[in-house]
Amino acid sequence: MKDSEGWMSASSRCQITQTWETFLKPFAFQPCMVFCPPPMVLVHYCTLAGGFGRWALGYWDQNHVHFCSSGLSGIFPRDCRCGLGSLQELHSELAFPLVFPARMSRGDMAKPLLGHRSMEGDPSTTPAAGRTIGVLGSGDFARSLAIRLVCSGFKVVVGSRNPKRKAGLFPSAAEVTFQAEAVKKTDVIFVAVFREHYSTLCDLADVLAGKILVDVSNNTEVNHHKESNAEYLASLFPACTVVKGFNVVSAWTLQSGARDGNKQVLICSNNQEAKRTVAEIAQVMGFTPVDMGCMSSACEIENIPLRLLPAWKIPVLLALGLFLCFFTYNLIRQVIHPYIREQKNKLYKIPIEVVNTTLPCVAYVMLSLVYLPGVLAACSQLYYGTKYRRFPDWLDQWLQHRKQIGLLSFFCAALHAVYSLCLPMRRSHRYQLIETAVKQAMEKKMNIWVEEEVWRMEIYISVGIIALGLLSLLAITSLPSIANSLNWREFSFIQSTLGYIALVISTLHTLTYGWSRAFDENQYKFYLPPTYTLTLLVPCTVILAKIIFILPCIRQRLLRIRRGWEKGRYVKFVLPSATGEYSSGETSSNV
Ligand SMILES: NC(=O)C1=CN([C@@H]2O[C@H](COP(=O)(O)OP(=O)(O)OC[C@H]3O[C@@H](n4cnc5c(N)ncnc54)[C@H](OP(=O)(O)O)[C@@H]3O)[C@@H](O)[C@H]2O)C=CC1
Ligand SMILES: [Fe+3]
Repeated sequence: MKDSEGWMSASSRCQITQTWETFLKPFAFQPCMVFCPPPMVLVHYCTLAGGFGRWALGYWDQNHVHFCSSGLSGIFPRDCRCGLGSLQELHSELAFPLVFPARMSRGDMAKPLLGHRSMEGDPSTTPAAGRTIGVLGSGDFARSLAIRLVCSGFKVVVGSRNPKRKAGLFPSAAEVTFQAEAVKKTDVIFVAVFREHYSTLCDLADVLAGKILVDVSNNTEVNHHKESNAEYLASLFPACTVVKGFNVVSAWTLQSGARDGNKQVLICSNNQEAKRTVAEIAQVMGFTPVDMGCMSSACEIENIPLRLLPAWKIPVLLALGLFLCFFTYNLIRQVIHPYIREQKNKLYKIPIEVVNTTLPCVAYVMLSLVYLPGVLAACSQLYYGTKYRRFPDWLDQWLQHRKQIGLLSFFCAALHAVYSLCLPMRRSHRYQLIETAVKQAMEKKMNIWVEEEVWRMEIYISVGIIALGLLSLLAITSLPSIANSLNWREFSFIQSTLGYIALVISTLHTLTYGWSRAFDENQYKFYLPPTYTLTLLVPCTVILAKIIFILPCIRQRLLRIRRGWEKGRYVKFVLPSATGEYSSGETSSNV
């Protein structure tokens, strides 16, 4: 498996990537790095939520990985089939079976063997520049591709079924000819034809033999076909090397240039050399090629342009659900109750007042839901006394969606602020003001100043503004471009510490709004308590839990767990003996 210069040949690596990806997929893990000083292996993987990731330690017998920690058996099958890469520097560190990765310094970290690597280099020095590129098809994509290729200094030859009719559509520098003619003139051919028409290209199989075919096609539905378009193309032309790529860029992006569009081009193939050639072409065109591994990734790449904000689905549904619940509750209290009890028509309240009492409830509860999964995760770690136990799927999912939940909370809070500013603009508000003034004049009331009410309102608005300011800060720092400019400590300070402060200030805002209404029995409409008392439930629980976690005894234990300490448990491991057989043993890992 090893080659002369590295630890593994390209094809072995490719197979391994494939095996690992297939193996880890059902667990919803993203393989991140795999180190392997044989026979020891150290696997670092992280959940899709990101974070620091988790480690697994095991032995490799060329075919199988035997994991040492019994705690990991829930995560990995004990005898999972895979081969791994290696990292020589770690070899000495791992001579003893139970060396924990926490001891590693940053310098020990190798370049990830797995994961999505950028393939950037210097475009001007790549051998791709200036070569002839073929394009099969003369549609929108083919035309945009030809324009960009010509602009990037390539010679372009377009293969069409009807070159005479199509020639006028292409730049004059591009040659438009019959498909077979075009294919003969180049080694790299972009197949800008729909999958349904691939079979019509079979007549060209002989001239295409030995050439690189770039499959740029997309589907109309996610996982539309059993095999990806690229795999299908490869099956039709076994004598060609197929590379999947460029499908994530639109014809428009190609025409307008990489600067105005999505710069990344995701590439995969079973042939490293062909992949490199296509990556170089992408680079010369001004795109950033991203190596997505073997052909087995083609399906995933083809699904990417079809996804519609996948990470937002659950948070948006959650926000809508909460909005609906609170809206109905407020509607009953503010509109239905006065109608039934006093025959008063308060329907005018629905578009602004009811919405404006609903929005802060959603914003506030959503903000607490950003921090609740962290609290639950900490509780789980404290209960089981380890961080090496996988969280339940729902908690993992929840942790992954915190950013979107937080942004939706900010969105609702911002809307609440705008609605509140607009309240005095309403005609109903003006009538009410005049009505009150007339009433007071008739009752000959001169002093209407209520000190308590004045203070309540001042504090309420002030903390509301501060809370909105902090939420804006949290939202801005969650943008990738800003988040990337922060180091881990800064990011965690803003997102965690300032986030909790925002939650506390929002709680003050809610409490000053409610004031003593919870103790006023007139506020209980149909025995329903004021809405704000309901919204306080989850946020106060989260704040209380956070206070408990700050207590020194709990905090110390949590810190130790997060540094790899585990509650006294026996760890099973398997050692290879000199004869190549395995001997097993048990040891206490109360590290
Ligand atoms: N448009 C876009 O923004 C993007 C398109 N793609 C992919 O690029 C490919 C081409 O898309 P697009 O250019 O928009 O499609 P078009 O319909 O505009 O072009 C398809 C071309 O396929 C050629 N073709 C070859 N054989 C056949 C056949 N038997 N029947 C019909 N046409 C045939 C035709 O050229 P001729 O008549 O000269 O032979 C035709 O112009 C698709 O696979 C698509 O998924 C990927 C990303 C973005
Ligand atoms: Fe408010």
